[in-house]
Amino acid sequence: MSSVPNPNVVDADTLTGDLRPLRRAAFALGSNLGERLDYLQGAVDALTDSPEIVPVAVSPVYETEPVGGPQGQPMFLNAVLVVDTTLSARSLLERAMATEAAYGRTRDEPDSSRTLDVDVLAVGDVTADDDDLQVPHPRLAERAFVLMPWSDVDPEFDVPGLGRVQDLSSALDATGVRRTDDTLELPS
Ligand SMILES: Nc1ncnc2c1ncn2[C@@H]1O[C@H](COP(=O)(O)OP(=O)(O)OP(=O)(O)O)[C@@H](O)[C@H]1O
Ligand SMILES: Nc1nc2c(c(=O)[nH]1)N=C(CO)CN2
Repeated sequence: MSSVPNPNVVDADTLTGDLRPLRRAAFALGSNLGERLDYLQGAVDALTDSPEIVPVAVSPVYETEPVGGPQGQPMFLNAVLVVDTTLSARSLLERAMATEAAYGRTRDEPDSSRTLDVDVLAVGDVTADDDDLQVPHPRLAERAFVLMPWSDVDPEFDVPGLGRVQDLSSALDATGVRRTDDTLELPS
């Protein structure tokens, strides 16, 4: 008998009993307005409140200087949530956007302050290049505020077309990205 775990699990989204692959995925979480840590924890809770999303790890919380956007923005808190999931990249994007909406995300101009930003970083070996969905996230390789927390919890993840998270992270300048003592909890 094989000791390799079955990589397919029954999809709980439909009642067809279809088998769908279980993929490793990651979300980037960011907040620079209001109760930043509470918003990040709320995002972890909302995103993992689903039978199709199995929490694997949540990174330490980093305090980071804003990259881009208007001058004088407040500092961000950033973290990365790693999950295993049977959901498609598009379904994960829908969950990400619903989670942002639940926290009253406000945004006046591109890259300006926001209560909560949730991006889909990668979904296993899936690639997508649609107008409203690009996976892996097209700017992840230039973002230390994403790669440093991601590397803390899933350094070996192989980002399609880019390589290991740890290697991507160590190629970047870490200026303005500081690990804090704040922690986020995964559901038990
Ligand atoms: N992988 C992805 N994760 C999240 N949003 C995505 C992704 N790919 C495409 N999008 C699209 O990006 C749009 C705008 O995203 P958003 O307003 O969060 O950008 P931003 O957070 O300001 O900047 P950035 O995309 O650089 O992080 C969303 O409406 C969504 O359709
Ligand atoms: N430090 C930091 N800078 C940013 C962030 C972010 O989450 N953290 N998100 C952005 C757009 O998503 C643009 N700039």
